Amino acid sequence: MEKEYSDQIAALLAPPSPQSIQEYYKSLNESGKCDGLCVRDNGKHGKAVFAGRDFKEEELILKDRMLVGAQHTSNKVDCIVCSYCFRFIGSIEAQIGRRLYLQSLGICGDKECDKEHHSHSTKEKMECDLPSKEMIESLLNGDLTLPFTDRFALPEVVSCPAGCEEEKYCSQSCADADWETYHSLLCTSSNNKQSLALLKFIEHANETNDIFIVAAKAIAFTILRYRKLKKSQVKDKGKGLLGKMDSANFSLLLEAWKPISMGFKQRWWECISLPDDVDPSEELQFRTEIRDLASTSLELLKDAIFDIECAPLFSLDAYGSIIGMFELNNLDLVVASPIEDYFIYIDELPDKEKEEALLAIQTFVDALGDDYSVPCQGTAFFPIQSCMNHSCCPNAKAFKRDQDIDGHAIIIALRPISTGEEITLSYIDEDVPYDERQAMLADYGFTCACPRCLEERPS
Ligand SMILES: C[S@@+](CC[C@H](N)C(=O)[O-])C[C@H]1O[C@@H](n2cnc3c(N)ncnc32)[C@H](O)[C@@H]1O
Repeated sequence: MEKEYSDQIAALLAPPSPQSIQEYYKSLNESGKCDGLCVRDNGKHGKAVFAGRDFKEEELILKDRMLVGAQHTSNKVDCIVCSYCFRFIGSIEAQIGRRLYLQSLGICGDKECDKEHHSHSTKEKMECDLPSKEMIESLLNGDLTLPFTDRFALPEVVSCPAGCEEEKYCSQSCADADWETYHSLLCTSSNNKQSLALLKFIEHANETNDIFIVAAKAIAFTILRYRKLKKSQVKDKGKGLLGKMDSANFSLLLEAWKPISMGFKQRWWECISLPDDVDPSEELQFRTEIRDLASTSLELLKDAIFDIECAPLFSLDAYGSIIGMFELNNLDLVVASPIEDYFIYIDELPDKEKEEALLAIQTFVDALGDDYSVPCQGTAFFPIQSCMNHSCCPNAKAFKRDQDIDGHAIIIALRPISTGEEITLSYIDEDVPYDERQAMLADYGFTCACPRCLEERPS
């Protein structure tokens, strides 16, 4: 396939022209997605975001909706969130109940805590620390209401339109938007060949690297956009465009792919940094293994959702570039847990009320243990935030305020910013010496040349 479609694959992976970059970000600006900002080349390290107006210290600069993202598989044990906007859903009781239920099965967060593998005393402790099965069930089915949770009401759970168990939503509009944007291609609800193939793909991703699931969403996003564009063209121009990969269809595919094309630079196996436990002499072998892993994942995905009209998307180079885009852009998806707010609220109640509330919730607090309020965590690609360059003396930061309860990226001014200034973030903890900063930035594939680094660079 790589040979048959080599020209199209090369066109797909060519860096977008300055004109196409300008047009794309102008269209985002015009649709209100980045008011007061302007994306253009800064003449030093590619795209950059500039202030189109003055910002005050602490002012909100940007609320960026992700283009594609997913919760980490291991994190699904810790929190139930909307699969589209990543808000916590259900109720405080259901969030706690589900976590304890899974704990009782020996599944806890990012590790399988198989009871058989624990020492006898640990196993006994795990079991006696947990509330009874009946109590956990009544949390889950809504029979048990904990005190003051009405002040932390969460949206009711809406199911996937086709009824799969995997995805849940905070509203019908999120369920519909997810279906239209990604999920109609990735739903495993039916019992057909495609669903079984998808389940195999997901199983492989869960066992190896769940970044493949985000990459599959990027491909589904592009195919569904392509089909939508084509539907409107067929309506206008007749049926000549149906069923093949010709030049007219390919230009629609390029258009559908545009948002993703703005983000990638290198293939995953080229840009992934060498883990500490891999000897530099084994680098080539390591990179080959990573490429092979991506190839296995891609074959499984092809079995499930291959579309001949979008064939170049299923090349290993395109798949590797999409994954590389997540690798190089430090764009974590994080949403704070409302359970933390709930427990803080209880802790700050007047003594008598607190005592009464604790009588009802202490068993659960103890059973949840130290990491009682794990946030929703995942990987996402944000179209504007991903254009913000790094500085070791940044003028902005990614920061969720109390009201930011979903998966948007939030950027706040650290100091007053004037019109025309570049908006910069720190990708790392910048309060460390020069050498340490450069070592951390090596993971992002560059040596920093911000004003502070230029000043502190040893001569
Ligand atoms: C999140 S992207 C930022 C947008 C990027 N300039 C672009 O054109 O898409 C991160 C990449 O930008 C470049 N970059 C960001 N900050 C930099 C800095 N301070 N010095 C050198 N390169 C930087 C590096 O290539 C890095 O991998």
